[in-house]
Amino acid sequence: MKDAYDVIVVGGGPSGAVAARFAAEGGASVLLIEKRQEVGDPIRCAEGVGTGDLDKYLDIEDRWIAAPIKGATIYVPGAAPIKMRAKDENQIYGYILERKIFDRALVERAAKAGVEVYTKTSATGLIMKDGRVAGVKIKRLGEEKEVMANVVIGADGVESKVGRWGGINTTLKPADIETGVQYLMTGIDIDEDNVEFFMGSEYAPGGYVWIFPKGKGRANVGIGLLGSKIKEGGRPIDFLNRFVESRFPNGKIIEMNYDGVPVSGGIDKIYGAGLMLVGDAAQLSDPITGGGIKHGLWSGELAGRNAAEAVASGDFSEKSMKKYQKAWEEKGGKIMSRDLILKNYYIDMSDEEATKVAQAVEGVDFTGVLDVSQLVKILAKVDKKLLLKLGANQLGL
Ligand SMILES: Cc1cc2nc3c(=O)[nH]c(=O)nc-3n(C[C@H](O)[C@H](O)[C@H](O)COP(=O)(O)OP(=O)(O)OC[C@H]3O[C@@H](n4cnc5c(N)ncnc54)[C@H](O)[C@@H]3O)c2cc1C
Repeated sequence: MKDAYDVIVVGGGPSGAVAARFAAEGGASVLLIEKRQEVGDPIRCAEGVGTGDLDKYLDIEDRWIAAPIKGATIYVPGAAPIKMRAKDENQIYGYILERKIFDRALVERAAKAGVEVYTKTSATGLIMKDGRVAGVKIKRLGEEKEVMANVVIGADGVESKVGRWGGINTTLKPADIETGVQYLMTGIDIDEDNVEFFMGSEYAPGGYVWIFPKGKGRANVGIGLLGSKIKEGGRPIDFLNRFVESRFPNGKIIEMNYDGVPVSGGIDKIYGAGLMLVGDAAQLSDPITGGGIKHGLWSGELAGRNAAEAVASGDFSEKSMKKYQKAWEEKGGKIMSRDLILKNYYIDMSDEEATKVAQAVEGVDFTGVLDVSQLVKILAKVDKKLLLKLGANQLGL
């Protein structure tokens, strides 16, 4: 490890790997540090991602795809299931990943672009100089070292400290953090190319239970509950155990993981002089789905590109870093604000209201409806309160 780089990225998850790669491809010297021994392990994720522009970040390879997804079913008690399916039976619109391999492939891609990667290496603080971030205090195999950089990118996930060290308020309220608990199960009978969601207070008050197939009778079966809802009826794991016992009495649990997902809709300011935050560290996961992989890739790319531009121009001021936040808002801002409204609407919804909405769309053909935008447009037609909350603009009407 050298004593100085143009850019240091803290955290080797998807956001950090992509940020490092784009900074290096833009001509910067880049160090990526990851505190864990191996990137991507243990996983803390249901591993679902839309196909969209994924191929911009990695060549699509079987090795990191556990299952291609062609449909989704939403269950609301008291109503017929909402079944979404592509028009063309061959159309794949999402993947359940093998994140242990996917995350590693993203880091391999960054290394190929010239990034120096160190695992088992933690950031323990930031070095400040002349009112701006100027490097990272690093601990590696018991040894401490100060490494200088003109730009630091905090990609240290939901547990992020980099933002706080840099003077950014990253506090999360209980209503802004979802606790996710998940089992990898085997020996279960499921649709191998269809994801399932279960709503309602019996399953998950203010949240949902998911079944994400991983091929060969395996699936991620998990629950996400808001911190502010946890007192109602027990811990997330109690809800999950009840679900698993009734749905998969003969299934076997072979792995368990849990973590928090920020659903605040994003921190107000995700930069400082010489500093940018990406992915979960900036709380950019989607407030309604909890999905953070895609937003991590997008924000990582934008921050990496901005870091390379700052290095080329020699401008590491707040104004220069702010360009990243502007670019993020253009890319993901509209989705984030719509989905924050949806989250707040959903958590206040009673079971009776949810059932009424689901009953009102019974008979609607959901073929070809493949994402939140399309689904919400249909729901807002029967749920005037939702339409009012979102407004025609948010719905793209
Ligand atoms: C139960 C659960 C299910 C989920 N399901 C989905 C899903 O299906 N689809 C989806 O899109 N998203 C899902 N998410 C969210 C998704 O996992 C995250 O949004 C995504 O991993 C964010 O990527 P990231 O790179 O920002 O952070 P992370 O993947 O968390 O990576 C951060 C990295 O930083 C490292 N790090 C932390 N501190 C330091 C330090 N001081 N020094 C060095 N390294 C450090 C960590 O070890 C970690 O490797 C789920 C989350 C949970 C908890």
